[in-house]
Amino acid sequence: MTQRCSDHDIPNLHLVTIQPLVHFYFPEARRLSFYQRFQAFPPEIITISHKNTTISLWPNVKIGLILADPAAIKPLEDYEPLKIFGPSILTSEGEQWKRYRKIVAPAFSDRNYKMVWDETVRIVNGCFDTWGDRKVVVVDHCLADVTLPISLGIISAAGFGKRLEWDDDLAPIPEGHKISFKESIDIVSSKFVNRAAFADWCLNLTEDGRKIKLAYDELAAYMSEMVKERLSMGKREHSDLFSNLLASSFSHEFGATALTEAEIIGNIFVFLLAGHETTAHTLCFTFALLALYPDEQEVLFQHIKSVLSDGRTPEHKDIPLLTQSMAVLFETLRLYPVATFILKESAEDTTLNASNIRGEKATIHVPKGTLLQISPAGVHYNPRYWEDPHAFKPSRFLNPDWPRDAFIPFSAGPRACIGRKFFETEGIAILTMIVAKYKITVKEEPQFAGETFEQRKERIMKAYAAITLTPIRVPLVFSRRH
Ligand code: HEM
Repeated sequence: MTQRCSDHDIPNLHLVTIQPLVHFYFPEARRLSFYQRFQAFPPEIITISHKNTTISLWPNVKIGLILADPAAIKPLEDYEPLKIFGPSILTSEGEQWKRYRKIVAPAFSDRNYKMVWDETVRIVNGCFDTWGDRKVVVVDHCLADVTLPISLGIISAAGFGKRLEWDDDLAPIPEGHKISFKESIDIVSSKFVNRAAFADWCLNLTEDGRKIKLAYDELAAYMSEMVKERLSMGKREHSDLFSNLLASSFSHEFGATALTEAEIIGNIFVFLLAGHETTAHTLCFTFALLALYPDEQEVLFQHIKSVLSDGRTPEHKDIPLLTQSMAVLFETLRLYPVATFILKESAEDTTLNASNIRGEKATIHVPKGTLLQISPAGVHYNPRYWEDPHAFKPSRFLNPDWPRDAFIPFSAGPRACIGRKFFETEGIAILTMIVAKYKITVKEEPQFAGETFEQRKERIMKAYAAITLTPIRVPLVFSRRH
């Protein structure tokens, strides 16, 4: 499969931005929030360079064309760090990608989404159980304390049949391991950049580095055990993602195309990572926005109440009715698309016709091999498509004519996110259950007394770009509604 960049108009090219590179080279930009960086550094087309001739201050960082159209192939060498456990659907192209996609696709079926929903309800109820009868639950960081444990629990159970308990951290560490599965995956996802940037000998120099290396080794061991355990059970009628990956190594149907152990582990890793981090970060931004905008939270609560009029737990079949929950999630993803950049590479010499912010037409020659970075935020903040683009207005997604082509948090085209519906299913269940039961506010802290709304928003929504856009500290209060 090759997606091509051909001669065509890219109407939203004028809102592309140099944000991540600015972030990288100028540390002061880190103090600005994600959306502020868009305002502080005027969007423009910056550099177009053939990747073989680019001179960069930092190895492996190539300055290329940043644009807002997902039509191109992937620059595979830029995905190399994600191959640390083996090749996968995310890091491949062409026939290899088709093979992986065919093997995992059946796991993304309606039958499994019902299972995702049921596991989500079970895990959120587990969270409520630990909160117990407390009228008020205060968390120092919604990501670490609420949304990460929930989303990791869901991908482990629904994706891999491995049930984690809410207080898994407290359980004894399994024999032969030094840290828990949960801790290993937490470190692997948060320290991914450090692992990719430094060689083993370098990591071994510091305690932090050794911990990172240990987490990678431990995760590899856990994944290998998961595979061996399942293989020893023989072929069973499981329908989770994991079973689909493993079935390929049992089945004659796959023959020479069966996955090797490295491919199975590589794919498990990508699904574990892609399947929980994006969800956790997005939900953390969602709760933060609802705390900052109580009127929008009230609209959502009243809507949930109207759908679940008898106060019952939402069910999978309620999804089409929970339109306001979906609108809140989409509006969060529009403002805070966690995949900050989607990397592509031009498949051939081509020309793009675009206009800059002043509306001036420009013709850009794009040589084959040019690195292209698609900026979802570049499209999502474009006033040409979104009225009042910086405002948090979930209701815009209730308009049946909302501009679907200008909403690309999941990328677009054949390489779009395969887990989108998985996320929508778990996201709606988590959001609906929590808002139905708890009112969410920002934790009041004396050191921030007297801050303006804008300062508070800036503080709460502050994020940095790691594998995905990561909220830094979101201190919230969950107060029981009744
Ligand atoms: C808020 C939630 C999510 C967002 C914003 C998101 C976003 C994305 C984006 C932008 C891509 C394209 C990446 C690229 O081209 O480099 C992608 C691919 C992918 N996502 Fe997601 N994702 C989400 C949730 C999930 C979940 C829950 C899963 C798994 C259960 C998942 C699994 C994948 C996989 C396997 C790919 C690679 C697909 C392929 O190349 O064919 N994602 N996602």
